[in-house]
Amino acid sequence: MSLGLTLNNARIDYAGHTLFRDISARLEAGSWTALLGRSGCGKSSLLRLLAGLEMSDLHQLDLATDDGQPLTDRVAWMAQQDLLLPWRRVIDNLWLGDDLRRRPRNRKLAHELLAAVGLEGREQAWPDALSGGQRQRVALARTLYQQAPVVMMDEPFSAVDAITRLELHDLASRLLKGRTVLMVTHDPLEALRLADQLLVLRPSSLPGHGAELERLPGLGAARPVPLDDPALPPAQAQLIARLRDSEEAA
Ligand SMILES: Nc1ncnc2c1ncn2[C@@H]1O[C@H](COP(=O)(O)OP(=O)(O)OP(=O)(O)O)[C@@H](O)[C@H]1O
Repeated sequence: MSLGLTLNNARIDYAGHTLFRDISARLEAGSWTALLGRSGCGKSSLLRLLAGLEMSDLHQLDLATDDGQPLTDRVAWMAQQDLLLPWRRVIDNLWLGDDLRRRPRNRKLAHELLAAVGLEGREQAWPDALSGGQRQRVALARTLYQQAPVVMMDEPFSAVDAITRLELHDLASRLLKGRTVLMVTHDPLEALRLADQLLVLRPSSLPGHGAELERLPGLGAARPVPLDDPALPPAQAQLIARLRDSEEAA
């Protein structure tokens, strides 16, 4: 289910102002990429552009998939807000897409995924009866239910407490193995624990170009990187310094 992506010439303008242009990146099949940068630099816009959701008047992207087929319908989206429909029970939220497209529901997969995210027995609960962390687990199960090879996540774990966030890292890292993931995050620790590569969107040195992407390698091989890995604190300090530099350059 892996699919690599190569993007070139990414550009977005809003109201005559260039947010970024000439942006290129490679997302290796089955790898996890974290997208960081100061607030308002265009991370969510870039994610929407890749997912085919960007609506600005001027936008462009040359996107090549490794199998040469269109990416359409092969991208799952996970947002900061869980976006669960409150009038549908937990399990009904998983197969919302099936119902809208009049496809048969995959009951076995839905039950398996809810069990995998630790919500066995809560299938018939209403979303409002769940904690924020549990709701984000449902959102993760719903993302996985789509069985898309590419997953775009916009600050998916930022609305939960620190411990729940660490638990969700472990869960997401295990369950999303093999998918090509692009995740916007403001959290350097999250980026370093989960990602194989880090992309920092920072002000371009070229006038009129808006932002540019800087690529930084991730840490070691094991994912998620254990919290007590000695490489983590210095890498985190370096990344924070890098992000601060790009903030000051803005
Ligand atoms: N549809 C739109 N129309 C006009 N301007 C927009 C639109 N969407 C985003 N912008 C502007 O583009 C800039 C980048 O927004 P974007 O949400 O992509 O940034 P971001 O890096 O994800 O920010 P944050 O980290 O705060 O979520 C912002 O100045 C925002 O106001």
